[in-house]
Amino acid sequence: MSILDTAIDTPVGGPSLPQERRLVTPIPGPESRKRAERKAQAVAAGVGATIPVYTVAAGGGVLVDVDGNSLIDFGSGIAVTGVGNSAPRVVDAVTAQVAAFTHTCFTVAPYDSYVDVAEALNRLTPGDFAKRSALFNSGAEAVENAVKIARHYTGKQAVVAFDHAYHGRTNLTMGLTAKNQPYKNGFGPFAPEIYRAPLSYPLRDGGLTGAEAAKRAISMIEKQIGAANLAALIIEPIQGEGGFIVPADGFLPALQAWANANGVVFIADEVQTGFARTGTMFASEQFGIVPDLIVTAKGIAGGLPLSAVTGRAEIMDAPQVGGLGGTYGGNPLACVAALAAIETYETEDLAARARQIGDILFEKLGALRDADPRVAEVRGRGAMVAIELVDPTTGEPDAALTAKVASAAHAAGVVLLTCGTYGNVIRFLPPLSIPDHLLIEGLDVVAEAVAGA
Ligand SMILES: Cc1ncc(COP(=O)(O)O)c(CNCCCC(=O)O)c1O
Repeated sequence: MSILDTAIDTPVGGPSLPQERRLVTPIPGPESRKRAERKAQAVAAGVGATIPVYTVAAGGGVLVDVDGNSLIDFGSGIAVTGVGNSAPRVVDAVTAQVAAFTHTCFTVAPYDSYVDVAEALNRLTPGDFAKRSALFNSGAEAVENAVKIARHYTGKQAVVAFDHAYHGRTNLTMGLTAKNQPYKNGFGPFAPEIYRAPLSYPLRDGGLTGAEAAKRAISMIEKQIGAANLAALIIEPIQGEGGFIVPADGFLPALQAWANANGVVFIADEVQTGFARTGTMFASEQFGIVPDLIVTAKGIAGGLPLSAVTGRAEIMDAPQVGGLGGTYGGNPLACVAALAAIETYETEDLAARARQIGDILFEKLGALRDADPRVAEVRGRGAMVAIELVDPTTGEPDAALTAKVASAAHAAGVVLLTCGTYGNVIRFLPPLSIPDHLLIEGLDVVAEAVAGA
């Protein structure tokens, strides 16, 4: 069976879907289980599935599966569908574009929408200096290119990433990523000239101030690498896969100041934090940093694959003509989707909505923390919030508890994601289109799952 066989009776996605949690079968249901059997015979085993329900429609704050279940979405496809699944402006823009032309390769025959997206990124990203952008497909591809550009501009090779970092699954970005399982194990050797510095992790670094943590990182960099050899420093303002780690105040500005003073390109990886997710268009704005280069993806195009490097014109223009590109980078469907998504973020002030969602997340999860010592911390910004689960007697990470809670939430019809180097962080990434009643209902489900675990 293919999707075309079900297209006739497939519900229409978008915000018009009934905004309810509705379970008509166990999760996953029988139709999803059939598809999981087909998947096992057709798809490489390394391609996993957090919650193996097969989606037929999505919108607002729900996913609808092939069995007719409606699940509350706390994942947004890993922080992608900020504007909502099948957001109306995105659907209209892509529908029109797909009928006009689907692909020319921008570096063969260009088109307006790529330039329109670059102009929007240059306007929206932090920094009141001349900027340029280059568009790609995935976050990892954009990170790769940010490093390429920084190396070309500085003529230096070393790159520093941080403990608990995640930057992608390509060879270079695996080298920048910290966690071995499942991202790196067995896939080496990794690219040379990548170094790892200690992060500000307030819950686990003994309460260092931002300045103290930055001094520790800079000392390591200067002693083990040397600024004269260092092309770039790359960091997520709030670490995503590493556990939604919010650095202590002052950490990021101190790192940027050192980088700026030492001819090191400061790269902010905002693939997961970008596009209103944290309550401002970019998280950098909240931490007092203005990156030389900023990497964006995920929330940029409402679910279409698009990523970008945006930054200081003198840096971005350093590579030779033809040095940046790729077949699909900034393809027309993704570009018009991005323009529609950006219009939606701005017109509907979704950054403000993310802050409202954050208020509810912190209120409900804070009550959970106050009631249960296994919840060590509630942290994050806006609609990017997480709880870290520990053994209350030792403070050690409790990955088993985390897995139990997530599994119970899935069975109760809530799509919930975990993360963290130690596998002990539950993250909340609802679409910014989720209505309050569903957000609250989903949080109540999670609270029950924690209580019952
Ligand atoms: C900060 C940050 N930089 C880069 C990336 C990589 O973006 P791609 O679009 O997945 O390549 C991410 C992607 N994070 C989710 C990946 C999940 C998975 O692969 O199982 C990120 O969060």
